[in-house]
Amino acid sequence: MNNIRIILAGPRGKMGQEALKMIEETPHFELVAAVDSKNDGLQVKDLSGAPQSMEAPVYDDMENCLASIEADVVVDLTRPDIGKIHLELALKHGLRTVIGTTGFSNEDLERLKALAEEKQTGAIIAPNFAIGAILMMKFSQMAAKYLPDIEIIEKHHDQKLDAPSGTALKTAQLITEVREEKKQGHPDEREDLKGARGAELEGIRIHSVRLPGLVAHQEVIFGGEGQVLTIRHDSMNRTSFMPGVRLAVESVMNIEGLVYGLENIME
Ligand SMILES: NC(=O)c1ccc[n+]([C@@H]2O[C@H](COP(=O)([O-])OP(=O)(O)OC[C@H]3O[C@@H](n4cnc5c(N)ncnc54)[C@H](O)[C@@H]3O)[C@@H](O)[C@H]2O)c1
Ligand SMILES: O=C(O)C1=N[C@H](C(=O)O)CCC1
Repeated sequence: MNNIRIILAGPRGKMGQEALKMIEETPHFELVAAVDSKNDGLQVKDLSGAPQSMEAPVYDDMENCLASIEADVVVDLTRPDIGKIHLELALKHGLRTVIGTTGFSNEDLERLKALAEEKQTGAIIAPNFAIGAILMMKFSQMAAKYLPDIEIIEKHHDQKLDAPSGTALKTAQLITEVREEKKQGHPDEREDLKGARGAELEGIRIHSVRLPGLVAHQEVIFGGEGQVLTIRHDSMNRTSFMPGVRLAVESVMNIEGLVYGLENIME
């Protein structure tokens, strides 16, 4: 198998640092450049937390990087506003792309899907790379057919920019594929304090907790007559996401169009 040549955006971030280690440990992956918000002209090994063996150049601008470097896949682990721009630039250059950055709206997804098709290239947007989280979402979709009264509680570290989490939105979307829109709770219920009942997506309530000490956690709670089912997933650290990032990079080499969610590429 030929090496897969990777450009990584966000190499100094919490996810980016883990991704550098994962790339270094994967024999058929090769880091050919990184895109950072600063440090243009340095080598990746000069960045704090980076493996000392990484001799790839750092760019502070994705467009310059794409114009200068031959690569197969762009991996973006930056922030919601930047991830969108990077994905669009990579697709316009015909590069395959793996996006872990969350915060994409339905309109963004539609626009980027059309662009991937037009450019006849592949892209994967994965709101959660943890295999256990994908299973939590699939099990929740199965359970929703039988227990349609559902609330989601997602809990993340307090540096997270977007709410609700991409995982909570994806879970709710998977549930709406098998469940009719439904008004939950008492027909006359009211919020005496605004926000007390959380956000709402087609009748599903979503509650977002942000606290130091947390990484990424979600409970999907199903209520039925005399019973409650809770499906829960916890990421205790960011290495939990790396097998999913590796799978996405390998898979994106063989797909055309935009895939939203790792469940679509898991066997
Ligand atoms: N899909 C998943 O499984 C998953 C898991 C964890 C985090 N995330 C998402 O991944 C993203 C990164 O998370 P994190 O915890 O590593 O965040 P972080 O804040 O630790 O890192 C983000 C990095 O992006 C860099 N950055 C900002 N603007 C940039 C630009 N213009 N060009 C290049 N780099 C830029 C920052 O300097 C920072 O180093 C977030 O959107 C988060 O929601 C997704
Ligand atoms: O740390 C984050 O930010 C995470 N975001 C994802 C989300 O929004 O669902 C999940 C993994 C961690």
